[in-house]
Amino acid sequence: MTLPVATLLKVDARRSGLRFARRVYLPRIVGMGFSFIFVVWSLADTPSNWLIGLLFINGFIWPHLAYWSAINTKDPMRSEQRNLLLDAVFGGVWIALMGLNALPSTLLAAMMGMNNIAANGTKFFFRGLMLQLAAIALTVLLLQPTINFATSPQQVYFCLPMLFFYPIFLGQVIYRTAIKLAQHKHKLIEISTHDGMTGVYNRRHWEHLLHNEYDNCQRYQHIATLLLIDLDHFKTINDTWGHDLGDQALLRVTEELRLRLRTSDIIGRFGGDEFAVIMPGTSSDKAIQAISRVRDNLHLPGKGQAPTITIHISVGVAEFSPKMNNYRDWLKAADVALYRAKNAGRSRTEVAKS
Ligand SMILES: Nc1nc2c(ncn2[C@@H]2O[C@H](COP(=O)(O)OP(=O)(O)OP(=O)(O)O)[C@@H](O)[C@H]2O)c(=O)[nH]1
Repeated sequence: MTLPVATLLKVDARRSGLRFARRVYLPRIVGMGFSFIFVVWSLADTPSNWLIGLLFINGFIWPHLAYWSAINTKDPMRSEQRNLLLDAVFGGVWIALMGLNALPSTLLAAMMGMNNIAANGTKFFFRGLMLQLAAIALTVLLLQPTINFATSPQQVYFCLPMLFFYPIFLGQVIYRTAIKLAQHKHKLIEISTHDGMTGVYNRRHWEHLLHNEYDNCQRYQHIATLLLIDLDHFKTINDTWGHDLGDQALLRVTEELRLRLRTSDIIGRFGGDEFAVIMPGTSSDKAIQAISRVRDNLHLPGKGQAPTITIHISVGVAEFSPKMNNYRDWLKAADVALYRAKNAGRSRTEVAKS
């Protein structure tokens, strides 16, 4: 069953939201845990037991609660963004209750700012900052903690674990994300330049490589030969033995091309049952010899009811000529030669007339 595009997009949005929640989870556990240590020692007034309890909940239980609530909603991304803004509000309350103590307050605001900017960019960072400032102002107004900017040496020591470990930890998270992004980029390049089924270059990228080869040949007077290869009566293979066997035949041709040609030869799938090869530094005579080696080995072993099948191919060959105006002329020459091979009875190689 194929899902409608809208449903697929929703599934995908939820997945990326879940990934986001997972990415934020560990930094929150680490950040909140370290924050507990220095906030508890920096509170401006002697804290009551319930205040310590609240700090404990914020430090050690809230990260799990936030994650759990995010992954159990329809839109984890939005839910996690809400949680990050709540972090900023909680941070504002603790900053006020520390009497705006310079070092721990800056440290707490920096940690939350770092998380917000890393997760959602500058605009989100400012939203968090505004909420944090509002929470500070409201707490100062309502609870009137003793304001004391000075940080004692003891409070400095309790800030040190956070100061040292948190940036290193966050650096590692960012490094891992960068590696993942690089892997995704590599995958995307692979997908956009290769044919999904056979793994050889797709037409668009192959033509781009042909263009490069044409320029090289023109500039440096190199020789190169272009081959267009088309399977004969491929429709009959599909119609008689099914598409699966047709696919096997295409894979077999790819395998032979890879096995018998040089690694410097550039193989592409041009369309359904048509392949193309650029052979740099190769004359048309040598190219014909190479393709006849491929032709001699194009057998598809029998499977189930299907007997061993010999795959026949028609080939158009065109050697580069400086008279060609652009790479399309080169392609056209090979295409005309292929057309002649088909018309002359198939299973043969024709060379473009120069
Ligand atoms: N199994 C399979 N078949 C494909 C694929 N792509 C295209 N085809 C089929 O390839 C066949 C190509 O048919 P035609 O262009 O008529 O070529 P042909 O039957 O080889 O005939 P000639 O080239 O004239 O010898 C069509 O039946 C397409 O459906 C594919 O990826 N897998």
